[in-house]
Amino acid sequence: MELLLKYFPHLSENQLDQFGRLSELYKDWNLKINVVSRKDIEELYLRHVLHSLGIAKVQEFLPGSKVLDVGTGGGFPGIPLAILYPETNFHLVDSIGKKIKVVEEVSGALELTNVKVTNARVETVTDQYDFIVSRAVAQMETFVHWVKGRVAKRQKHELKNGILYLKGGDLKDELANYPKATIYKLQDYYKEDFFETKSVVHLPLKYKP
Ligand SMILES: C[S@@+](CC[C@H](N)C(=O)[O-])C[C@H]1O[C@@H](n2cnc3c(N)ncnc32)[C@H](O)[C@@H]1O
Repeated sequence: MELLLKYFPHLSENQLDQFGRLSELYKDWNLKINVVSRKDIEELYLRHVLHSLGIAKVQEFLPGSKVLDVGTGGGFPGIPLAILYPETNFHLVDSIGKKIKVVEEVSGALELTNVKVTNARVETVTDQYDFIVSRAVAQMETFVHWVKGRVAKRQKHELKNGILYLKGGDLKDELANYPKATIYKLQDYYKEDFFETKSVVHLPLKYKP
């Protein structure tokens, strides 16, 4: 939590309470359904919460906008982003039912009314969104194929509507076919060793009228 306050000092009482309860909730759920590795659960705020919120350092989400989290697993990056932006609508999707069960329970316990949770492969989701966020799910080519046509021009965000993907390592090869992709290095926002090799990739996608 100290780390969270260091980089997000303006959280409301309610947000502080919600972020604060994440550790206990994931510890409890992890005993029944493993969604976070043992090492990571000890460093939940660094490895999962702050990492997820790296997307917020790159793009602020406006009230009323719609965001899809593809392959959310235990709820990352969707749950931390939904706490940070209570007036933005988040749709968290994963193809594994037991992971989605944990997300549903965590979201319910925190009374996140801006979160919708679906157990499905993303290829079957037909709604449209301002942004599509994700972490550790697929190579960019596969991912773009999955979510093509899911982006609508809805609001005047700073970045063009499209994908915001948390990625690690050298992305030159993976992004070679995407000249419009921009890489935002998280070490520019977070002065913690963990973020040295981590980035948010922004890729605008064509709107569907
Ligand atoms: C490595 S986990 C990452 C989970 C989470 N995003 C995180 O960073 O902690 C990848 C997740 O993507 C989900 N997944 C893979 N392909 C998917 C698809 N086509 N549609 C929905 N979920 C998918 C898997 O079920 C798995 O939970």
